[in-house]
Amino acid sequence: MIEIKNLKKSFGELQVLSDINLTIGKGKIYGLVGRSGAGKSTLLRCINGLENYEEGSLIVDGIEVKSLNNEAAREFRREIGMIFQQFSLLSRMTVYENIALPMKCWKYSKKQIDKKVKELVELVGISDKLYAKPREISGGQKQRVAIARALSMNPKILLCDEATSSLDPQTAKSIISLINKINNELGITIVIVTHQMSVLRSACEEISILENGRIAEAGVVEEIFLRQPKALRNLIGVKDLTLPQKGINLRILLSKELSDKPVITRMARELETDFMILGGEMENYRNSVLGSVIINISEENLRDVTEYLNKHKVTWKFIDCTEIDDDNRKGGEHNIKRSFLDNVVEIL
Ligand SMILES: Nc1ncnc2c1ncn2[C@@H]1O[C@H](COP(=O)(O)OP(=O)(O)OP(=O)(O)O)[C@@H](O)[C@H]1O
Repeated sequence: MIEIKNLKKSFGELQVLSDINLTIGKGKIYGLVGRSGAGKSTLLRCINGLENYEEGSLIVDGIEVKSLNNEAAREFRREIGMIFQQFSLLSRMTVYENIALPMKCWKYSKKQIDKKVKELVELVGISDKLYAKPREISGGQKQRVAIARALSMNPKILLCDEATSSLDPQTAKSIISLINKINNELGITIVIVTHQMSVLRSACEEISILENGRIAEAGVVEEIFLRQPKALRNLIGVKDLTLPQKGINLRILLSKELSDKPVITRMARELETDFMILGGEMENYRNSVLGSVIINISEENLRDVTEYLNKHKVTWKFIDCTEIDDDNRKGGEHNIKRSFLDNVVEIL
């Protein structure tokens, strides 16, 4: 378990992390996302003791990381594997030698090393590349070697810093599958820093969105992507939706329970009404497929539609209210629209 409380970190005058609070449960896959410079890598490096922090507490399996002396920190880091965007393999060494390196440093016997390396290449799917040099294998295979090396000391935690960012989407997907497999089979806690939303969705159970060194939003990944809070919208940008000016636009969220049910057409049939379907998207998550559909309904249908959705426990939102920044809601036009909608919500 990783428990971070009120953590603060500066580089000289520059405060890079402020009041970071988060808990990562044992055996979980946790995502850290944010713009460049938000502090993600620094936070990762605080977790494995490569960076110090001035204030707050960072406890990994009961150990306060900053309390460790050099020798204890070295022992501590043995239990934390790390992989990077650029793989960091030694080009003159073979795949075997790269994976064996940490064990050699810790003076494991040749027999122990040989057994472990062969187990690991099997696990990561590169048994046929054991004696190849890094220049002779693909980017995806290099990352597999790096993962095997990171697992060689049987770590409790694996930290992944943009591990799939330099790979093509298909290869990235296969590395994420491998990370999921490692998590399932070995029960290792995994922390992923990424800017790829697909990685967050397909690998992580919970995420934190960092903005300027602070956690702007944190929670279960499906919930955050469905709710699309401001911090997520800031990150991925608001889609340029061209919506009808007439009628009311609603976003209907298709949760795990609803994603394979014909919610929209059934509602139209049961209410004996028509409405426009303006768009929709479904996304694959670690354990589910979730999505949303945007519909346009007439004002007179609003009560029936929203009552129907509420009765069937379907989450919905007025798009006009949710997809503009709070700061921009002050405009006159929005006020008129909003007070109309607020009244409607009150009636409901
Ligand atoms: N060793 C250092 N000395 C001084 N400033 C640093 C150091 N490392 C990072 N920083 C600064 O800390 C801030 C956060 O950097 P960090 O690398 O943690 O961000 P990040 O979110 O991981 O960014 P990216 O996605 O671009 O890797 C940046 O402003 C960076 O310039």
